[in-house]
Amino acid sequence: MVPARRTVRVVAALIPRPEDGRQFLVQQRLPGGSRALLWEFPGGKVEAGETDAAALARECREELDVELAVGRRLWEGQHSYPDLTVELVLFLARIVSGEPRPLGAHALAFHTPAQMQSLPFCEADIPLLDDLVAGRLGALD
Ligand SMILES: Nc1nc2c([nH]c(=O)n2[C@H]2C[C@H](O)[C@@H](COP(=O)(O)OP(=O)(O)OP(=O)(O)O)O2)c(=O)[nH]1
Repeated sequence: MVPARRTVRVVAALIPRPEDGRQFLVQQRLPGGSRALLWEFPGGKVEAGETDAAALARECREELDVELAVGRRLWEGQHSYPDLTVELVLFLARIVSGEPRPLGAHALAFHTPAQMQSLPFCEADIPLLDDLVAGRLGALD
């Protein structure tokens, strides 16, 4: 029998660069693990009993060493990888304290949505990037 694929809810943050709101923070995944070296938005899996906002704040504290203010939900979609089905939810967020450090990532960078489209990004994010580039996510400040 083929084992059932696990489904996880993943929250991610769209964090505008304070001095240039056309750029947003993205991170490159570590080598060796799942989706190695692909780019993604900061965030991670929601744990049992946790709200989306609490999970996103926790992940960014652990992975970036920053405190976040989580804003409105911008986008939601589902994607099945061979090992995992991801329900991806993107929130607008801003950093209220700290400077982002790549504690859980290979690299961090600020990019415009168009620049992101030329990076090797996680597949679940491809329709999200299309909507972001096309301005379909509304006001982002
Ligand atoms: N944080 C984040 N994760 C994403 C995005 N797009 C996307 O497909 N993912 C995937 C990558 C991971 O498989 C999962 C997030 O889980 P995680 O951040 O806890 O990473 P992990 O390496 O511990 O997870 P795993 O896949 O090895 O189980 O969602 C995104 O934009 N941001």
